Amino acid sequence: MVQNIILTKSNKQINGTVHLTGSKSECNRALIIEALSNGKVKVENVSDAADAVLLAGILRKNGIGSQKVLAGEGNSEIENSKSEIVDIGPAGTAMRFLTAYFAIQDNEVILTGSQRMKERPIGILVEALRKLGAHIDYEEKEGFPPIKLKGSFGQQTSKISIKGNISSQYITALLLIAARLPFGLELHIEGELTSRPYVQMTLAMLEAANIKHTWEDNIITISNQEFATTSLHVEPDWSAASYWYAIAALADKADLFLTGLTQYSLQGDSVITEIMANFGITSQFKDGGVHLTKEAKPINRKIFDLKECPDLAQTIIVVCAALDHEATFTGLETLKIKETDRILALQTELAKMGVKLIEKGQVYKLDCSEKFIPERMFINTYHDHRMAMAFAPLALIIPQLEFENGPVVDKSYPAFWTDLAKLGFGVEEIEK
Ligand SMILES: O=C(O)C1=C[C@@H](OP(=O)(O)O)[C@@H](O)[C@H](O)C1
Ligand SMILES: C=C(OP(=O)(O)O)C(=O)O
Repeated sequence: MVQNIILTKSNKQINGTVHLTGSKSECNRALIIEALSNGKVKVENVSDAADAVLLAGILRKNGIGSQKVLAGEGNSEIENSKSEIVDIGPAGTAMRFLTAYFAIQDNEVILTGSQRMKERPIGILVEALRKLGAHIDYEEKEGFPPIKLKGSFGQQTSKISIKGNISSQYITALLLIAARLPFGLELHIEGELTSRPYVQMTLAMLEAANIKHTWEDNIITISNQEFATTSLHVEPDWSAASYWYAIAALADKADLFLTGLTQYSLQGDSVITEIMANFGITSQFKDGGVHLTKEAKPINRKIFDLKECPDLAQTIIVVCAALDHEATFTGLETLKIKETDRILALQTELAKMGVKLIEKGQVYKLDCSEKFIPERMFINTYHDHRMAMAFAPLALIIPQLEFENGPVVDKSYPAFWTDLAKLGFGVEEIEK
């Protein structure tokens, strides 16, 4: 039985306070650092995001070599194996980070995930880890999970080259284990680097745990080093904040307070403050959080390059569609290998209100010339939390929305629907 959500909003005003959970990205890094530091580093404000809770459970479980850790769909074909089976469900970041983490542990582990996870590429990272000295096999399809990490790591080299334009998570995964490698790591990033702020976040969090690095041109170097005894505090999730910015952008009047967020965040998605300034949203950092207010103003920005903040793409594209702002978007290449093919998902769902997202090579353009406002719109969510959350602000302009699979939001923001209800949205759960 799936729970769908019926979402309504009787007026176009939004005000109130929201306490967002901790950043999934910061938390997943902090948890791996904690595990690699043998407990010297402690994580504060562990996120409620299901992906982070799952990762914490796997890493904090005693004697990981003796018990099965199953979280997602059944993997009967490998359940008979004698290896540890770790099922990471739909958590891409955790999958990539654990691949590097288990590559340097002694025990044998099979790392698997949801059906979609088996379609999300891991070959680039596996190749890099093999060159470093890890023993990894593919259990099903070459280049994709599930993978078997066989232990007995013996470092062969410290110099590795890796493509930068597919996923920054591969780079982060390697950087996280770098200080634990006997000869350290000299990582050469080939070509363009996508999602750069996430790599910067990794290095900043390592730095906070006393792991130093150098980054010259395209080479990041980390020597073998000890973690300090310290704690890492996880800031609220700026990607989650983006949905509140979107709601404010579609409202006539907005006065929101998002607690705990700071202006100089490690999260690249804090750029939402600058992006939403184009839509009349002012962000004021005071009282230990950010205050959002809205003023009506013409939208002048026509091009949005989202290469550094891919998780904001759905939020911004839906806002532009809702406001008939026929903008152009670049930097969306990585969207096709996330929780779903987000380009296709956006195109399919926006078509339900007559909006087209037209692909022209690397550039995407919104066409709102045939847009209409339906009385009711059903939103398919494709196992993607951000499809649900990015389309929810449309409740300010469409009388009734129905979302397939409400709990999909748990991946990064489990309180999403209850927070909407607290701030005056009609939120009804229905069994389907
Ligand atoms: O490192 C991270 O925490 C993340 C990096 C990004 O992925 P890519 O580097 O694959 O774009 C982002 O989309 C993801 O949600 C989280
Ligand atoms: C892409 C995302 O997550 P992951 O890659 O960790 O599954 C996301 O949260 O938008």
